[in-house]
Amino acid sequence: MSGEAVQSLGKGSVQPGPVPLGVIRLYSMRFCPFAQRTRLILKAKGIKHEVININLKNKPEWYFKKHPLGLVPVLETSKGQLIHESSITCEYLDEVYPGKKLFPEDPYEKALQKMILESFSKIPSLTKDALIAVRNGEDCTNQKAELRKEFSKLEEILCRQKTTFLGGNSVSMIDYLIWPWFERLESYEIADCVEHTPALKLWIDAMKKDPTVESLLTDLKTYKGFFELYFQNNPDAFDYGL
Ligand SMILES: N[C@@H](CCC(=O)N[C@@H](CSCC(=O)c1ccc([N+](=O)[O-])cc1)C(=O)NCC(=O)O)C(=O)O
Repeated sequence: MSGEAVQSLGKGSVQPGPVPLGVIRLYSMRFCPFAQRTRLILKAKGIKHEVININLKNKPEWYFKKHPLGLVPVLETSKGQLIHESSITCEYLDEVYPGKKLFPEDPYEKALQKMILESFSKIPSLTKDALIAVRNGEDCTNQKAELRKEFSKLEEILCRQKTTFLGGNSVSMIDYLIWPWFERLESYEIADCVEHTPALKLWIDAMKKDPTVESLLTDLKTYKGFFELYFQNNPDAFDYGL
């Protein structure tokens, strides 16, 4: 049991004890796209882990010992080592654990994936800005135009390579690192932004069929329920649906 559906810990909660041997711990939040990256890699590689969800609007005092700003995701090992920054947590898991390597072994191929990740870097904040504009009933034409521009970079890569996934014809690290924001397009009401990027749309369809992605999918209704509470600043948002 990886404990992904457990209630979040908030202020006043007791700090969890040391991580048992043979297990890695993830501090997460059920609806966080960055933490979803780490959850995807844990799942794809079949790593034995436990999940502790953090209430991000009512953070436990002890959590600042795990991350100086109190952000998720954070990995904690049984040696007490702490690792944060989602892409770093994913690379760490890929390097340390056996099984299928998700980053290519070839340094150039790996560099290519990291370059794609860099070119993706504006998308998380653009999607959040668009969501906020939509929710406030404001015009989001500019954010959507920016998003289309960013998506066309990914489209170009897929078309040039003639591959289903961004690292080739099977799913790899780069696909998992960017997937969480594509899973949310519909719930952010910005799915029309991929209308003019058909290869990217096919990539989305292919990703939805990946067993790891499928096992961690959150449905539209649940995302909507979360946003509703989150934007009311309601600390119950993080336990929505439990
Ligand atoms: N580079 C870091 C970024 C990590 C990060 O920012 N985490 C957020 C949680 S994820 C963002 C989040 O919580 C959120 C909530 C709602 C919506 N939405 O409704 O659209 C989108 C995202 C957080 O802990 N935040 C805690 C804090 O800021 O105190 C990495 O790669 O690890």
